[in-house]
Amino acid sequence: MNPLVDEFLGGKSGLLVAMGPTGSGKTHTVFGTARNPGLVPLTLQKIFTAADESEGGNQSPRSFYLSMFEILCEGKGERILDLLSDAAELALQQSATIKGLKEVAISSAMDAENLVSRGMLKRSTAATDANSESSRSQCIITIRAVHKTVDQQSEHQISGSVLTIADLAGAERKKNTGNKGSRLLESNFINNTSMVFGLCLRALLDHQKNQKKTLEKHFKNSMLTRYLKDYLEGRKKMTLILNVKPGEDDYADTSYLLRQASPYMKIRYTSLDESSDLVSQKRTNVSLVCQENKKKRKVNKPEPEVVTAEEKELQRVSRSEQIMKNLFNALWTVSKQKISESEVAAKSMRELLKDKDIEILELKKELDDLKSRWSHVKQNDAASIAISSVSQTDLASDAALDNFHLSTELVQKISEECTYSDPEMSSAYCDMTEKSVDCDTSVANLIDEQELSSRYLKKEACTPDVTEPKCDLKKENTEIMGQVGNKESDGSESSEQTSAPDGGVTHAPSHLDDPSELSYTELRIVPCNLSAQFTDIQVSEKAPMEQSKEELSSNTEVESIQHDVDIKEMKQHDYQSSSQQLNCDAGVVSSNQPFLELQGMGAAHQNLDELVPEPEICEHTVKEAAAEHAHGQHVPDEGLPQTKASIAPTKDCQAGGTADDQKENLCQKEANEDLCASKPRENTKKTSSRRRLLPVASMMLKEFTGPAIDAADTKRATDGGGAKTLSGEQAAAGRSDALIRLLKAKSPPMRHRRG
Ligand SMILES: Nc1ncnc2c1ncn2[C@@H]1O[C@H](COP(=O)(O)OP(=O)(O)OP(=O)(O)O)[C@@H](O)[C@H]1O
Repeated sequence: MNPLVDEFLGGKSGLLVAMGPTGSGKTHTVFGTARNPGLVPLTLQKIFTAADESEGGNQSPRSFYLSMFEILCEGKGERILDLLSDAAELALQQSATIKGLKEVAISSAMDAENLVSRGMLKRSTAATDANSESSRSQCIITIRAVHKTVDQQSEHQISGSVLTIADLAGAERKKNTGNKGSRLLESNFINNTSMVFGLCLRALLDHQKNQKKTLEKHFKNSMLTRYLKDYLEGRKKMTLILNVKPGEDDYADTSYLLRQASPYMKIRYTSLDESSDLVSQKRTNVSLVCQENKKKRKVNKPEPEVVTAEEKELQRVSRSEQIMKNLFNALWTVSKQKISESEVAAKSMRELLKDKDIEILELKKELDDLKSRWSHVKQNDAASIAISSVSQTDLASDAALDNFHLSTELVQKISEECTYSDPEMSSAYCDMTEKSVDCDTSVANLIDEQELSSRYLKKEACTPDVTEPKCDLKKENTEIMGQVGNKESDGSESSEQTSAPDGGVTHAPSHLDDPSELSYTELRIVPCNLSAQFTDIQVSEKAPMEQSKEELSSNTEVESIQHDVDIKEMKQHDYQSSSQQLNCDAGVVSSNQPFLELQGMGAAHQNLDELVPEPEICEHTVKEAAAEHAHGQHVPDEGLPQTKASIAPTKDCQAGGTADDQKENLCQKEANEDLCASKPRENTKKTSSRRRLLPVASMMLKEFTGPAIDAADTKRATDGGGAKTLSGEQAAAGRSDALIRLLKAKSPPMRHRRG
């Protein structure tokens, strides 16, 4: 009991409970006797002894209040009885306070003991078989200490501790007590209260062992446990005193109590509810005040409950406010982040829009520049087309000059060849006038030009001309046709001259004699070369960057050239109609080869095999004509149709021919062999170009030594004075005169050509 008294004096509440079976000395232990005082008188003495010591030590004065009541059985229920007052009705409130309980202030231990003694007189006891003065109720004595430091009149300023001492009625066995009737009911009540009290302690112990296990509220089952609720829930310190009987018969009860109560020793009071202490102190103070001032017997309502509700409400409100505040803060932070992100996105979008606007402006500027450039390019293209046409004209003039130089060189070569082929005639031929030389050179020039054109065609066949191959072929074809016709006209002209009926050198009527025609033939060579040059220029000088302009200019040029060619073709149409006849009839086979080559270039190759005659056969055909002149065969002067007839067997010879034709061919071969006998064998093995030139030279020589000249000489001799025979010098002089006449007859076109 000393620890509890010390804590009580220190301001902490405590409970002392004596428990045990009936007759075990609980009442004797708590109250004792005058000789052997029990715990209560000893506590009172200690308290007041300590109080006296505290007052002497300049500590704050304290007052003590004593209350004593009992809980007894009333019928099937319980009731509280104030042992210090005559109050009829006391009620246990929910706050573990007893309404109407009297608290008596004690100033000394003696006064307090007197009060307790008087209260013991009122306690209900009864004699049973086990105890003559067996307690039939639960007796509770409370001592409340009150500090008087602030204001003694103020009830709310009272504070202190409560020391509670409870003497429980011991469990009774029916066989031991022999109670019957009401006593048996009291025994049941006593046993039930002891059992509930034990259950509350067991539940508290289990709860302290396992915090997850809820604390069972067994205290509701009895008024005593309800009143001692704070202690049974572990908020205040409690001390148990176990009273047992030392008798042999009490072994079972003693054993049961010790087994039951021994685990309670593990119960620990971790927290003490000071508020409950305050309430208890307040209640005690109120009771004391009521005792002192009988006029103010008011039982104050338990304020702690109201405060607790308000606090709960405040806590609930504060908790909801806190929740709402936290939610608001979270929403605010999220919205802030969203707003900042949207602002950043808006800034980036504005920058992008600015950049796009700048790009659009730059693109517009570039588009305007391109439009202006395009307009300039269109104007420049028109100007470049005009300039290219002018440059093409310059190129044509340059090509004409080159062609003229080539022609001059070729004429010189032909003259040398003729000199080499016929040394006898070379001296006379070299003595000829310039005009007579022009005649030969013109013919040779045409032939060589023809060869050049064929070379160009071969080059073009090897050099791919993407732009206008057909145009060039047409031009070449047209040109060579004209050349052939021109050359054939020369041949036919010679044949016609030899077949003059008057025996003199006559010029057959032919459109080739027209200077304009000759010039036309020569001029047509220029575009041929130009086309080749132009093709080379296009292939070599074409650049990727200027391709569009060049295409425009080249197309324009090609169109212009094509237009010229068409015009020329139209102009030449009549000429070709006749020249083609001459081409076949005149027997100038040397011109057929390039022509057939052209056909082979433009047409299918199988036609080339059929159309191209063997060079020897063509050569024989030419030699045949020369042999006829050489042997003085009479060629009827029937014009071009007769010439056709003379060539017809040649065609038949190519195809096989009849027996008569074969005989004629044999004769022609013999004549050609005679003609070629004077030539060195090496010349026959020369290139085809030299072979083609031989018949022309032979034809010219034949003209000079032909029967027409002889006839003219004979006629002149006859007319001269009866000289039957002429000397060799005279014959040669006559031939020279005839030759001069022949050349004079041919001279005008040549002069015109050179001019
Ligand atoms: N220590 C003791 N010395 C002398 N006598 C004692 C002692 N303890 C108990 N007694 C006597 O035993 C008797 C019974 O004691 P007490 O009344 O105290 O029992 P109890 O436990 O209170 O019983 P109940 O529960 O029935 O009230 C009394 O007459 C008492 O005088």
